[in-house]
Amino acid sequence: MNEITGIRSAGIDNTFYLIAGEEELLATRTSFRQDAEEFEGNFYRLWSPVTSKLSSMIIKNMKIPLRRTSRVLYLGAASGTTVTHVSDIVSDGVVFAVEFAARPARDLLTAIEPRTNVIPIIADARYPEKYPPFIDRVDFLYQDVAQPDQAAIAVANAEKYLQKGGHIVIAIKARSISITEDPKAIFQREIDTLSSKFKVLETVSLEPLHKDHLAVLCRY
Ligand SMILES: C[S@@+](CC[C@H](N)C(=O)[O-])C[C@H]1O[C@@H](n2cnc3c(N)ncnc32)[C@H](O)[C@@H]1O
Repeated sequence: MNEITGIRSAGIDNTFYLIAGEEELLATRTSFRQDAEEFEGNFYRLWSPVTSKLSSMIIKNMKIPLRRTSRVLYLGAASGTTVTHVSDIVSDGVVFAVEFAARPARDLLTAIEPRTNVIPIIADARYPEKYPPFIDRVDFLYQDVAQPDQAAIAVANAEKYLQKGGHIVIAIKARSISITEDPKAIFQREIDTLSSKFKVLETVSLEPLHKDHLAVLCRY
């Protein structure tokens, strides 16, 4: 990476583009020095749009309403790649990070180990009524679970945990729903299901970085 010569806001709290040579690289400002770049006394973790759908949504200028104080329910935490950036963004908030598979859950616990604003929930996102009782209402629901019933999972979790007026961002993977059907038809059906409960505000294709993926932003 070239030397960092400048910085500009990406329009979200604690989220910036670092200017390095000809490149502008998305990054979150962090309190952790590990794997971070230093610029003018602050630390920044590069956030690749290749490995994170949320990063690619921001690079595609989606209006992601995450704030420093947001309370986030994150479904499909995997090994924590994106969760740690959300944790950087919501520096005065909290992330409840749900993951059900044992191996990524182990890596998640390691990734979030120094962070006090991430609460891991090892549970199946299809059954939000079985989560531990300490989760309060959140104002932001992020979902990236690659399951056939993605819209239904978002609705079930929102009804139990999202406050009215809160936002939902869901990464819909067409190929988790059908490998033969036209992705456009799949996306339309999922948007229709989401529209029955939420106001759909924005939809953005995540091509070419995330093939057959659509990002949908809704308000509850
Ligand atoms: C595409 S990966 C998520 C990547 C992650 N969001 C990131 O950006 O780093 C999908 C994850 O969702 C998890 N998952 C799928 N279905 C789930 C469910 N019903 N409950 C909880 N986690 C689930 C999978 O185990 C997998 O780790």
